[in-house]
Amino acid sequence: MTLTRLLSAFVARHWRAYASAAVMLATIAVLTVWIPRQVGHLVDGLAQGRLQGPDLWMQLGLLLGAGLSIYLLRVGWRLQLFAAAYRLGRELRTRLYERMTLQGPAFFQAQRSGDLMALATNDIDAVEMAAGEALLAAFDGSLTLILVLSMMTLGVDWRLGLAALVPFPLMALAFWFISNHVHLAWKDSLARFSSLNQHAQESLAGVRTLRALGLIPRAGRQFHELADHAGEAAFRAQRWEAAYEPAVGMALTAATVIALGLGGWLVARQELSIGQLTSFTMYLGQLIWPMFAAGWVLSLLERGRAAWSRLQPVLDAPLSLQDGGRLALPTDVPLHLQDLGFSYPGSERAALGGIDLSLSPGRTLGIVGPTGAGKSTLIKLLLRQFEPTEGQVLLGQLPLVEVRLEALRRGLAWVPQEPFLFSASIAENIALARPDASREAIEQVARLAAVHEDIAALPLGYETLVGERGVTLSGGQRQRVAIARALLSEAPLLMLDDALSAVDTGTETQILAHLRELREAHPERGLVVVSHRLSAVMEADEIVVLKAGRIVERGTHDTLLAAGGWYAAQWRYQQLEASLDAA
Ligand SMILES: Nc1ncnc2c1ncn2[C@@H]1O[C@H](COP(=O)(O)OP(=O)(O)OP(=O)(O)O)[C@@H](O)[C@H]1O
Repeated sequence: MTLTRLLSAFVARHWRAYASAAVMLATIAVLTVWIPRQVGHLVDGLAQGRLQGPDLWMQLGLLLGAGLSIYLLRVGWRLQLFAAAYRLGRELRTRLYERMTLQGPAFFQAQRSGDLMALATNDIDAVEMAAGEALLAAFDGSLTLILVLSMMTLGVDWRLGLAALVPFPLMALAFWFISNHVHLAWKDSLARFSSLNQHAQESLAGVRTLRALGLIPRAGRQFHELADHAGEAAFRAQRWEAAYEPAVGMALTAATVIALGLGGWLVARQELSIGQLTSFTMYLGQLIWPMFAAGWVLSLLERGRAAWSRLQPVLDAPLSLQDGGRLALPTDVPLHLQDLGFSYPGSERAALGGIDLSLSPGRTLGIVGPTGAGKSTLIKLLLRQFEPTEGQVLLGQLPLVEVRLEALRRGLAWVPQEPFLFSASIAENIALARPDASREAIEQVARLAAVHEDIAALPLGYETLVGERGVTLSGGQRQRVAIARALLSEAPLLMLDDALSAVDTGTETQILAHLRELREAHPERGLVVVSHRLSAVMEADEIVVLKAGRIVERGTHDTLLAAGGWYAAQWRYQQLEASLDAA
């Protein structure tokens, strides 16, 4: 869809607002061209001594009334129009936001978040301006131009009108040339603003790392450079825009010279009155607005077009994950992974291959292995963040793709190693999936996640604000708050993706014991524990060891120890490490 089609569809949908703004503008234009004509009559009347007393006051009153009406109508059309244009901005922002929330990680891997933020702010503003000011200025400018030209040629003198228009085609040529450059300059400027945004966003998110590595001055220099480039690009666009004004000025000066020369000659030959020449020169002055409007409209449309060409591909990008599912998630069926394989988009190497696994309700599956083995990737496939490239995941007999994504996401509670806490109270963060949960329910899951005492020790307890503007919780506390959040969701399958890594072994044992009790109370629920620390999986019903994306060992803790492979060696190493720590 082009910008023209987007704007036409929008105008068609909001035609009432545009029509009433257009009526007001048309009235303004008529009043505006009526004024010079009235002034001409007034001048001739005064020069000939016909106009005196109440008549004179009446004529002056009419002029004043016209000026006042123009003022009120201008306020009216602006209010109508901007309300409509804001609606377009809101629609586009909502569409972009909704589209982004439907996209999977593959989409975000290909997009820079600074770019997406720039699209949601700067670029949508540019499209909004095109729908608002540009459209109406185009209408107003064209209408004024037609009326003024008609008054000049038909209302005053057609010879004078035609002669005064001679310089304008040259100006149109200059406009065309300038607008091409303006388009390119704005496109470049918007792209540079995106890079600047990206840099600011990354630097703020990673400010601690930059500070710790002493990289603040370097990041500052880079920011300075990007800000310079963005500023230069915007200035280049403005420089081209600035060329409109001299082009208009030159055309108008030439037209005025012609009008005064020819007009003076016609007055001398008594073919034109002084009042008519006065009206004519006032009309010439009124041509300034349509000329400027043309330059301004072109610039706004070019900017809108540049922004739309960046925005549209993101709005129309196919969803990286299609939701073809129709069914709700069953609450207690076994999970089967059949010959599952996966390669990340653009990656030659398979991250997972030949994975066969099952998890029955009420049981625990442990997944361990060296770093980069594919543990988190397996969880991402279960969450359908990515689609397997081989094999499939079955729930009972049902392929995972048959389940509605939204039902799936509610049915699987996932706690990552570094959970995200929102800028809200701890209670709100825990109750994310169930905002109506009672305080008792929230405290109960916090006790199960062994974080209740930590929360109670905070000055405002459960009402303590966390996240960017609140207190900073330790890594272990954040993980436990996230576990409490997952437990409150009461999802049939809980997946801990190294979610106990920052918790000490004593607390880990306590949490795992609580989870076991919970599963005994709810035998339909299952648990998947991914961990580097083997103590977190030692009680699992089955443990699989992944290496380079393949299952290399499987069994219970005891059988794996007896097998004497990676698991046994790693267990001995971790036991030794723990005893050294304790010593
Ligand atoms: N988004 C991604 N794009 C491309 N490759 C990826 C992506 N995420 C992970 N990989 C690669 O896939 C492989 C498996 O990674 P994964 O994160 O699943 O390992 P892991 O066992 O969870 O590691 P760790 O224990 O360090 O968390 C690694 O080789 C990794 O480099």
